[in-house]
Amino acid sequence: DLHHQHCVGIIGAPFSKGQQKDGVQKGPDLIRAAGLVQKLKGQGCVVKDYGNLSFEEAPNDEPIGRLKSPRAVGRANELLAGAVQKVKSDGNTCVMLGGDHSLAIGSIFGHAISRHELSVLWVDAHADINTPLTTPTGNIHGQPVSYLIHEMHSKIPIIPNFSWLKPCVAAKDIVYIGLRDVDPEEHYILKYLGIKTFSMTEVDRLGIAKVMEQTCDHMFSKVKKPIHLSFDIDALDPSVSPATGTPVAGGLTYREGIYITEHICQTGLLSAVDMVEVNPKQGKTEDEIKSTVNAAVDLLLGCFGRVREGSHEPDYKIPNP
Ligand SMILES: N[C@@H](CSCCS(N)(=O)=O)C(=O)O
Ligand SMILES: [Mn+2]
Ligand SMILES: [Mn+2]
Repeated sequence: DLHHQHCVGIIGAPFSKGQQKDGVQKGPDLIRAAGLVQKLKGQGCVVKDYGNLSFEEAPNDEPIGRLKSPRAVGRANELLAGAVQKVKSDGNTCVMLGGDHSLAIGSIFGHAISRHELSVLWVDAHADINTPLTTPTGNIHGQPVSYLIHEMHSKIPIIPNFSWLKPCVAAKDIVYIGLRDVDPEEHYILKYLGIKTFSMTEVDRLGIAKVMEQTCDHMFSKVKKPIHLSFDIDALDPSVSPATGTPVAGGLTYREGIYITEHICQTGLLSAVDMVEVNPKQGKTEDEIKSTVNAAVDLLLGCFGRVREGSHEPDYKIPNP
């Protein structure tokens, strides 16, 4: 019955201007080509593919201070926010396929419009919480979280094509897992705001089961809110997902990544998931690209009910001769 099946809406966001490395815009179609839709349907999901957004060029998109491609990033996220709202209004759990992590700005904003209070689980080697004034690179894929949280509003300057955006998440409603490459300024911001973080040190110390238990305790400490999972494929160890723009040694194992998505699935609260930063041009071999794309697919299958112990139809009977 439809009421207990996962209803999934997929949006492709082939966008790369939040960073400098070409290729990440190919992520959506690579993940589809690896069979995401068919595999989700094969595990009983009802799936609607809304296709890829098309992002026009932003003319004369000169840097503003250090910020690179600000107008393109602002416009792309405005479009994405509207598309996510539509998927949510159709009653689906939203799957946003990136594209670089600056797309979380539009994905989370669009989600927050339709589901007022959200918990955000940010799985990433990086904190992505630089502001336009702290960023060491000017790449907006290293900044999305600072644009989204209420407590950082006064630290974000007015940026062309971002006038549609308002902060929509409270610092207490964000949890990080996988951190291992955090800038000093970001570290200060995380501590100053008291944001809950499980760096790779905590993953090693506690083990992933305890990390997920404490993550859920934190997210559900007050009211249970819909969960937005923003999964940067570079959270996984480069031995698993090398085809990404900013790989960092000492990441999550494939098993830890799958455990995270299995656990989030069983809360029944997953409302949107981003799968970002898959970049085929950063893979040295075809196998590196395949390993990265297959991990992204398997993580998403874990979000929507696949469990490693296996499963069977409720009415299955062993055939008689
Ligand atoms: N902290 C650095 C690197 S951020 C890496 C962005 S991502 N989305 O995690 O790959 C910066 O701000 O540019
Ligand atoms: Mn990252
Ligand atoms: Mn990221």
